[in-house]
Amino acid sequence: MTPPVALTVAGSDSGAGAGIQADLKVFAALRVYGTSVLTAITAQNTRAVRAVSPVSAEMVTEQLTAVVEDLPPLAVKTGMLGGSAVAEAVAQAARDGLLPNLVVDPVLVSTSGHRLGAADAVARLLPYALVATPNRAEASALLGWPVRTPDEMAEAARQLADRGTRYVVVTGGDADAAGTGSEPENAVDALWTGTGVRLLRGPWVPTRNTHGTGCSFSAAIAARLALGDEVPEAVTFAKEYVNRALRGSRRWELGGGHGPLDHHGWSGGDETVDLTGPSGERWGV
Ligand SMILES: Nc1ncnc2c1ncn2[C@@H]1O[C@H](COP(=O)(O)OP(=O)(O)OP(=O)(O)O)[C@@H](O)[C@H]1O
Ligand SMILES: Cc1ncc(CO)c(N)n1
Repeated sequence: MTPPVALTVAGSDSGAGAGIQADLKVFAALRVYGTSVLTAITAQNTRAVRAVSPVSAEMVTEQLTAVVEDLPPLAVKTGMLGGSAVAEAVAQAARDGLLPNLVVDPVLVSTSGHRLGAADAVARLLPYALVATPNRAEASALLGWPVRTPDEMAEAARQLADRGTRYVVVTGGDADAAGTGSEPENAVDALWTGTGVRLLRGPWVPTRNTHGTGCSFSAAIAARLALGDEVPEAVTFAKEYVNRALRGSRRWELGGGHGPLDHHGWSGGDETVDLTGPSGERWGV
């Protein structure tokens, strides 16, 4: 059967744990044909982002039109956009109706702490997003107040939806944001569904290998939307997928910093990776 197409508009991570490379791995793992528009090249590994070379807004538009004319996507995600000119080029494509089922991951800072985007640039895309997936730090930067507790995450999700995004998931992978100094029992995300907030809980995975969790989460949401899931199902699936990928690479020793995830379920042991359609089995989180 011909696979559905998904598109990622994001930056390249030479270490391949995040960015375009992570997104394409997630798409492949979830049996979606992945296409890609590069917004920037980063010289990056598990330890740090060493250099960033932006792609021009014109070249982003060229890539976008080349892809959508020939391989129209059923869902699209955006990651690192860099500056406002690229964000505006992507917003224009959204206004032109070229970016269906748009998932916006407002990438502002890498796991290693490097600045990759600006809140005002990302904010331009929010009115066109079906789903936005800020972490607590990104939600705080977009809203201008500190988002820490689950109650604050729920309120932040609701307030961000006022910017025009239908569904907002504020993710809680940045454990220290709550300032407790200890790792939580659960990784809690807050999903605004349009009518209320659902708190999504998954077991906290104690690991240093968290490079690209946010990219992988938003890519998995886009993949499941391309496969026909409704948003709440796609988000739940993505949370389970990332949780399993984190568990899989928990003890991997790749690089000296924050290592990548087990996108393909290689370390799944005897837990069979089930990647069938929307009605298929779910991984128990
Ligand atoms: N250690 C962990 N254990 C369990 N779940 C986690 C862990 N870290 C992140 N997650 C989950 O991963 C998903 C992505 O959220 P996260 O907050 O990590 O994104 P992010 O901070 O944008 O990632 P990135 O650092 O790549 O930008 C969420 O569902 C979150 O709950
Ligand atoms: C290119 C790129 N996009 C996103 C992230 C977020 O982790 C990263 N580290 N690098």
